Amino acid sequence: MLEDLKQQVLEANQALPKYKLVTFTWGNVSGFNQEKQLVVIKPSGVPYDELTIENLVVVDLEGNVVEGTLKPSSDTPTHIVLYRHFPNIRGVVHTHSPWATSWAQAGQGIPCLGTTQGDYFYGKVPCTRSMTDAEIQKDYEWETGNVIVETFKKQNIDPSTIPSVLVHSHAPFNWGKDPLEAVHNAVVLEEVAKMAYHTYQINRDIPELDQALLDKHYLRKHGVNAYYGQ
Ligand SMILES: O=C(CO)[C@@H](O)[C@H](O)COP(=O)(O)O
Repeated sequence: MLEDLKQQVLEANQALPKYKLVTFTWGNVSGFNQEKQLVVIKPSGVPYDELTIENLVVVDLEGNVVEGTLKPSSDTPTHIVLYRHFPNIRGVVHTHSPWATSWAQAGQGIPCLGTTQGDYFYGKVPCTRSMTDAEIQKDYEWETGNVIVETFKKQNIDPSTIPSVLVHSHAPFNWGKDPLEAVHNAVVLEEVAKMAYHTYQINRDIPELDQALLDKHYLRKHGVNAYYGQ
């Protein structure tokens, strides 16, 4: 059951150290099967080089383990909330990649200061509000997902145009049409987080990208008349 998705999730998790998005096991990738309403995710605390198809965990949208003998990632509820609320996403990745995590710890979204970010994110990557003590103490990982969804709703952001978020004081979550695209977006987020930091070091007064330039770069790749690539 779900063999293709399991293979994608395995490869996506194994890509995290390859792209230097994680230290130790500070990250996790899942994939979602819409038809079966099931999530495949890495087991909690298992090093990436010990992951196998067999030790991945399958959960339903209530978080119940339906396949696997190990405990699922500790962040599984957050992944589930995103699958429940963000339509058409089929892959979610959470890392503690250092540059994006630094912006999250500072409680600041990543401003769109250049076309590199504009090619992938249709503007600023938002940061959530900090969580309340009540949210932290009860159902923390579920509430982490809820504060992400709340952020996109309150700021009227379409999650398909900005497939990333910074969780205040914590770290980024990214998503995509499949697990590998989610990881691709996580790599780009880490790069633009580093670029934005250095841009502000050079010129703190630089405004965000001009709308016309943002439209050109984002829509030439993602718009209805996209022409980027083959
Ligand atoms: O956010 C965190 C820790 O703060 C997690 O990303 C862990 O670092 C990875 O947890 P598992 O997926 O191994 O349970």
